[in-house]
Amino acid sequence: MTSAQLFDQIRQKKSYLCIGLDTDIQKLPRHLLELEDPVFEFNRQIIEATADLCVAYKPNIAFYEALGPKGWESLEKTVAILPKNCFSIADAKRGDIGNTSELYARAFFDRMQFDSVTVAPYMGEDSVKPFLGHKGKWVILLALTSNMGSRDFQLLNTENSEMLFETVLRTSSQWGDASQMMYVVGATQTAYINKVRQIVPDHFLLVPGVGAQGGSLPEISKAGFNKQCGLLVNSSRQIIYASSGEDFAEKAREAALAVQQEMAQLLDEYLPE
Ligand SMILES: O=c1ccn([C@@H]2O[C@H](COP(=O)(O)O)[C@@H](O)[C@H]2O)c(=O)[nH]1
Repeated sequence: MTSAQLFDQIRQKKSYLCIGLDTDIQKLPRHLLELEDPVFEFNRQIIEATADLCVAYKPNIAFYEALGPKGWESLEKTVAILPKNCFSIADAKRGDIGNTSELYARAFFDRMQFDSVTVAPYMGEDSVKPFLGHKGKWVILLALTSNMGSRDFQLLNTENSEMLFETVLRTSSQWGDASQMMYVVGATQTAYINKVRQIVPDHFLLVPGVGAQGGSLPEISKAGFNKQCGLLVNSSRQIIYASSGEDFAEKAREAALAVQQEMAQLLDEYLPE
């Protein structure tokens, strides 16, 4: 999916919501546990109930890896049923020496057909470039994460008189352009969003941290929007665990609808057609 196609979906659905499929077997409704593949069935029902309200889905790979081969199978089946008009993100936070990164890229792009994968920038250009060599696929580089620990390194001042996350953005934006790179910027980092936009005005940002982590959707949207919207705001637990009962999919839809309606208002206000 290109950025123009993504923006088109955002316009059509009046939504820049990404639903996080952080499907934890320990949190699944009890009635699903007797099924052959409860993780897949949970995802299937969540996707069916929410596909018209969001433009992206983001399975966090940890939740599937933790289950071994069965988890990988549930993940592959889930990716296969994601609607074609939704952008898919493997939240895997990978990156290694070049030849190893290339294998990670093949795993997520060729074997599983994800549109994008999250990548850690710490090992530098040769660890990221192999992901960028896959035509039509996207790298989503961690820039300024939503957690408290982001202060430990990402906010450190560097010898260039800027913070490390700014150097990550400035340097990595030379490795590929806004047609193949996005950045992770936490919704809890509104204090720095202007700095982010000064360096990467045109890139899409994947924004986790609203909902369960307390980030503000209006604040991050006002400061983070660009001409093509430029934001994919993720919410996982708040939506997929809206109920732990048999009505889980219905309640997930209600939770997603509330976010989508807020997004529609923000789009009308700041990006009128
Ligand atoms: O900075 C980051 C990067 C990734 N995440 C991931 O996003 C979701 C957030 O889940 P919620 O339940 O909506 O809090 C989860 O998969 C994280 O691993 C992040 O939170 N922050």
